[in-house]
Amino acid sequence: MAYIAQHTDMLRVMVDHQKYLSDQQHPGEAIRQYRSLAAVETYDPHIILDMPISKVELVHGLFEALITWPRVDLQNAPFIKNRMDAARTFRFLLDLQATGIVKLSDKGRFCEGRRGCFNPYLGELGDRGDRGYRSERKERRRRNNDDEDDLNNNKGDEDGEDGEKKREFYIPPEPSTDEAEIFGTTISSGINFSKYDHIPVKVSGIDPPAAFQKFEDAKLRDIIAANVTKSGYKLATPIQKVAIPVITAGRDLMACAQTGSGKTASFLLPILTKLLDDATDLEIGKPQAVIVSPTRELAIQIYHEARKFSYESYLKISILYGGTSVKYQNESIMMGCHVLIGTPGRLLDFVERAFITFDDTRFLVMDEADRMLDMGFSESMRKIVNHCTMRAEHQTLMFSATFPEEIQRMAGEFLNNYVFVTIGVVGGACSDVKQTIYEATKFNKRSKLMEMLKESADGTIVFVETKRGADFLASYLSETEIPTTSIHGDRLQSQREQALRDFKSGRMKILIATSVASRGLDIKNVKHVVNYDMPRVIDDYVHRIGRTGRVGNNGRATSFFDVEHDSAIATDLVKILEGSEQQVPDFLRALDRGYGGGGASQFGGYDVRGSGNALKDVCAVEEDQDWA
Ligand SMILES: Nc1ncnc2c1ncn2[C@@H]1O[C@H](COP(=O)(O)OP(=O)(O)OP(=O)(O)O)[C@@H](O)[C@H]1O
Repeated sequence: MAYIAQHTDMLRVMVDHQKYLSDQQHPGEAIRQYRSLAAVETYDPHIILDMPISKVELVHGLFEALITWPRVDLQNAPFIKNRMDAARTFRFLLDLQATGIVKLSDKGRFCEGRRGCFNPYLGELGDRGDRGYRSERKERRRRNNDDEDDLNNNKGDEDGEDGEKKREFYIPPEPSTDEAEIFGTTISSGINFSKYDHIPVKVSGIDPPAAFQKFEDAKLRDIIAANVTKSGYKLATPIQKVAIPVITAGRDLMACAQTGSGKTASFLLPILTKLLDDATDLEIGKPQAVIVSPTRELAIQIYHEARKFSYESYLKISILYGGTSVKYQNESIMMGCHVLIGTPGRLLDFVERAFITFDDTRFLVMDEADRMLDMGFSESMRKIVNHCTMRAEHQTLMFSATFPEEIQRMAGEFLNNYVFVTIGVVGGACSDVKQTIYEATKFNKRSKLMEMLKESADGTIVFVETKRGADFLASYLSETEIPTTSIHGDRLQSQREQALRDFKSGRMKILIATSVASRGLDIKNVKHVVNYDMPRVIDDYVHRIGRTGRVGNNGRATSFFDVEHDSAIATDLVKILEGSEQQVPDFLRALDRGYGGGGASQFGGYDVRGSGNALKDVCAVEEDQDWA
């Protein structure tokens, strides 16, 4: 890779300006200041000696190189010792390029190898100038507000154009190394587990690999299989039976299965097995599997699951998510990781800082894939999937309980000759959850909620629409002496994690939550989900009520339906209730316009690739189930 240095005088002038890399001042400003000081000619490296030694060496080496040689190959430059140096150097060169001092060669993409990580992606920002620099920082700040609550329609709650929030330098607690704790998170399967055998399973795509029936036939690595046993899994769930062989065979996958049916293990078990079976050298900053999730708490949960299933193997698992100290997370990334789990904002931030590249990424997983490809996240996902460092041969795996058809079509762009798997009705609610819908208004909701909580409050999640609403209801309930906590996007990350810990441990009986807690969270003993405010889209309803009634256990969900506000989802809700064998109240039936708004077709109940990809039963019991 060649970088062409010009105007060496200017470089000489800049070298003695220690502010250059002080992070306080943008290089463009430094350069502009020094343009007016044309008289300065002497290059004195000692002036920068009060900088940290690594920066001194870096700056020194870089300037020596640029001044001494007109064309510089930085790939093997001795002064670039690590990834951080390389990132700084590249950024520095881009800034110099923006001011016309150096020109980066067209071939100057990025270096392979231990030290190389010049991020070509940043190249697009080459001529951004100061304003660009500031807006990039803004963008980075925005990304740190990285998850569901920051992207959904909580607009009424946002403060400031940046969505600027209270900040903290949060260092999350170290994960437990105690075996009992590591394996203690699993929800024990419930009395309805055997009903899974009766759920129709359909698979489409060219030559889909055959499903297995017992974990012993899943070809899992011994150490992984031992961890499955320690987790208390005796029988595989339908999605596990079908998805594990697909992933093991090296195929891309789009999989849709109901909430709480074991999708996480469906992708973790084969990935971990393959990373052990076809082991390749681990390189710092080059994860071999990348798993993205829409919320920080879900990322944390997947991280713990991955640690559990890889327990006692040499595989390293790491996590990146917003609201935490970048320095801390970078230090843990610097130890290397086979599997990296993250929220897209923080992950992209690390990619753009060149701390992470996808050169070695063999698996890219999108959990809650329909959300990841929906508005708000889709742009980030495109950047990740199409990133210039992305390894050409990688498998893309998508999982969710809901998959609207238009998202399914978009998802197809990211997949290659994929297998499409559906378990049960795509987008359907889990029938183990008893759903009750009450007609309510904003004036009587609170008293109805209080009545219910007086009967039983233990293990209740109450979903509300806005962050402010969550704060308000949590304070109100706390005054009534029912131990209540809350989770939403305006709380500090430390508070969010504490809230979940308190709720999980039972110290707090009630969790008031916005949609940040609606997807994926797997919490033992959630007995009751209350939709204090109905969600605006039916998929959110399906995910919210899926926080209970998991893995064959019974659950209960109560929703307050305000005819004035919630009528738009009435038709979809009726479909969901009917599809999961629940009673439809008369007032709701009267609102149902019956045009099939939420039928299987909207929820992607067939393979959008059309002919040649018809869904085939693989182990269906009820063969005549209506799929159209
Ligand atoms: N084969 C199994 N046997 C017993 N328990 C299982 C099995 N597979 C998964 N589980 C447990 O079931 C619970 C739900 O699993 P998981 O969180 O993966 O569901 P999910 O399908 O991803 O749900 P969601 O759609 O809500 O994200 C977890 O506690 C998990 O440990």
